[in-house]
Parts: sequence; C-alpha cells; structure tokens
Amino acid sequence: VVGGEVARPNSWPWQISLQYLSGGSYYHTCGGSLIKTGWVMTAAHCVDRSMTWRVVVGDHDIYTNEGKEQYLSVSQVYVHPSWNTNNVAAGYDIALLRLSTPATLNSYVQLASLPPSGQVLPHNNNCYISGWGRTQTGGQLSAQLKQAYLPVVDHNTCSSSGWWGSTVKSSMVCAGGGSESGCQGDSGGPLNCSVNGQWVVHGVTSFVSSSGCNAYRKPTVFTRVSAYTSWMNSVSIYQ
Ligand SMILES: CC(C)[C@H](NC(=O)C(F)(F)F)C(=O)N[C@@H](C)C(=O)Nc1ccc(C(F)(F)F)cc1
Repeated sequence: VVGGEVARPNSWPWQISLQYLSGGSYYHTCGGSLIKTGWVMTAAHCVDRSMTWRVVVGDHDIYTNEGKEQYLSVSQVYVHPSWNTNNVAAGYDIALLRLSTPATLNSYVQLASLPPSGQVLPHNNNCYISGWGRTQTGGQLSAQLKQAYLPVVDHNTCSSSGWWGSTVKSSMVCAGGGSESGCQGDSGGPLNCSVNGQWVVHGVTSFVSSSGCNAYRKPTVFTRVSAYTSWMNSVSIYQ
C-alpha cells in the first residue's frame, strides 16, 4: 500500500497473509480474505506457481509473533477456469483456497461479508484497501498491515482514454487513482467498501500500472467479487 497509514491491529479481521515455503522459511507473497472458516478468497495470479502455501489469520506484523496468529495449511487451490496468467486484462483473477483445518473465529479473526451478485458500487463509494504490500513503487513490503482510502472510480471514468482504457473490464472495480494505491504484495487482498454502514469485500486486488503503483489516472484495479458469486458457490458447495 502506497500512502495511507498503518491499520489499527486486526481492524480488518478477514485479512489474511498468503505465504509460500522456501528454504525452510515462509514468506508473504499475497493478501486474501477469509470468507468461510475453511475457505480463503485471493487472486488467481497469486497461486500461478504451485508452492507449499500457508495462510496466516489474525496477523498484524508479519515478521513478529504477537500471539493472535493462526497458521493454517492449504489443502486445495481452485483457480477460476477462465484465468489466463498471460492476460490479466481479461479478468478472472480470482481463486479459492481450501484450508486443511478451519480457522477459529474470535475478535482478531472474522469472516468477510461478500456483496450480492451483480452489485456495482457508485463513483466515489467509500472504500479502503488493506495489505502488507510495498509501501512505494519498487520498495519493500510493510511489516505491519496498512490501509489507504481508495474511493471507487466508476467504470465509465476508469475505462476512458487517459485512464485504463479497454484494459479494464466491467468485471473489475477501479479505486483510487491519486497518490495512494495498492502495490506488489497487496495482490489478492480485499477492497473493503462501506455499504449501508457495513464493510463488504467488494474487490480482490489484481493489478496496478507497470509504470508505477500510484501512477496518475491509473487507479488500482480489483476483481469485482459480485461478478463471481456463482462460480464461488459452485466451488465451495461441491468440495
Ligand atoms: C498483475 C500483478 C503481477 C501485479 N499486481 C499487483 O501489483 C497488485 F498488487 F496490484 F495486485 C501488478 O500489477 N504488477 C505490475 C507491475 C504489472 O505488471 N501491471 C500490469 C498492468 C496491466 C497490464 C495489462 F495492461 F497488460 F493488462 C499488464 C501489467
């Protein structure tokens, strides 16, 4: 997250850290959202490589054990069938992770609320991105969970020339576009939007401009969760 501030610990209690095993240690690579005690929603591009994954819930500082964390292994990865790793602009950047053991819900660990199928938020809807991603273009990951206020940029504006143009599809949500943005390492994490006074995870962090995370008129682009409700239901019911 470029800009914004360190979040109050566990104030986004569905935020997870997706980590991969390398040389005997685990490393943060992406965010995600806990949507059922045994299921995590993340970005397909996060799980393109097959690795040994673990999901950490209840985390705040990814480099220190603060006693609230639960370390959960992943038993199965379900990538959207239409995802094409060479074409993030086509969309479908969404995946579900089945956990081998369910998370225990408590004041640090809660389920995300998901939007109703097809819901599209209005321009400037109040949303926050959260994540441990780079704090500057080309910078380092954040040790502590950060958040930034990223209001929705409607599709008309976001897909206009000078903005993202046809790279952005209606199955995506744009948010921000100023000096604050997501950045590498925030991938897969939530766009937390206030809808009727409740936080709803409306987006899955997907991409930013290749010329810089907080590039002018290149808002952070999210997979629109409400476009994938039926696919998500088809996965988690039958497994
Ligand atoms: C897509 C992920 C690899 C990566 N995602 C992120 O950094 C995320 F945190 F915003 F999710 C990203 O946007 N990386 C930048 C450096 C990038 O490659 N952006 C990019 C944007 C659009 C396109 C296009 F236009 F082809 F779709 C290609 C790449």
